[in-house]
Amino acid sequence: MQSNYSVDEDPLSLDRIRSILTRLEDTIIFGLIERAQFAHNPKMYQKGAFKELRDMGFEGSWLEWFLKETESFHARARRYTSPDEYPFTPLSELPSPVLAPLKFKPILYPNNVNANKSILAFYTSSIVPRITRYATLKLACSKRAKGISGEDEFEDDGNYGSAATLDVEVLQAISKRVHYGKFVSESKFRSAPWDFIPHIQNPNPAALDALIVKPEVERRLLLRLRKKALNYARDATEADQLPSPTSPQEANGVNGTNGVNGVNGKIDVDGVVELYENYIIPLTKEVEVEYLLHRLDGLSQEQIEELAKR
Ligand SMILES: C=C(O[C@@H]1C=C(C(=O)O)C=C[C@H]1O)C(=O)O
Repeated sequence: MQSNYSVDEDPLSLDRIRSILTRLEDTIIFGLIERAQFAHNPKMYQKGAFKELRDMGFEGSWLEWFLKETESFHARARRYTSPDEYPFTPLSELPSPVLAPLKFKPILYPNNVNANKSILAFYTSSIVPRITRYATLKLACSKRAKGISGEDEFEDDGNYGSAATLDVEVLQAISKRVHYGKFVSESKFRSAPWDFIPHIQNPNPAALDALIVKPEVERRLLLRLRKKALNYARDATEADQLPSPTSPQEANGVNGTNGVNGVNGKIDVDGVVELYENYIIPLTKEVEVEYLLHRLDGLSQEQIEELAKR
């Protein structure tokens, strides 16, 4: 996917930015479908749970170790040098690139807005358990059938490497999506700086939020997301064999469910929609507001007045 730092057309066109957000929906949905094939494996997200990592001097979780190792290689390959990519590992812990840094034209105003800690927290505590619920329950059934009962029944299929690989892909896509809120804010600011400046000079997050929120855009997004999740979760062949829905409930997913990993569903459709409604969209708007609150940092009164005239 093109970075906003490598395009010919206007990088701050709101339509173009929204088309990137729309494409990231596909990346996130397909990543969640793949992760949902494995059990929850909660041990992966518990700090210090692996003796092997502690013996190497790493006290974090399996996923945090996986992120650090992955992002270290990516950093050496010159990722995270453009201001629209944010590693989960602190930049100070990542190695320098082996290539000379690329020169990026300044688009965003210099800022330190970073929501990755919140993204990692909600993804591991709320999203992973929900989207892997079907695989986890299926695993427990198969373990009981083999005479395994009690704590060993649940939640762990041992696929820590495969599951973490998919977690990293989804986390990077969610991070990119949430932090694209900065481009949205810069675009909206430049189109009407006089609307925003008073609420930045006298910090008023609620007023800035009211300026950036577009309820109709959000409503259409959630409808589109549900359709995508329902369709992407069905195998094309199975979809061909599906009888035509006889009720709105059935049309909504397998057996009147929401496509929760039913015979033809591979993902909790409601879970995908709620991921956006409860986490991704609110966090994106928080990034937008936080970015705007610092949009005038370091500017003189004359520079601000000049901005207001545009
Ligand atoms: C991203 C935008 O800003 C806000 C955040 C949105 C989102 O996170 O999907 C959608 C509309 C706005 O409320 C936008 O205007 O496109």
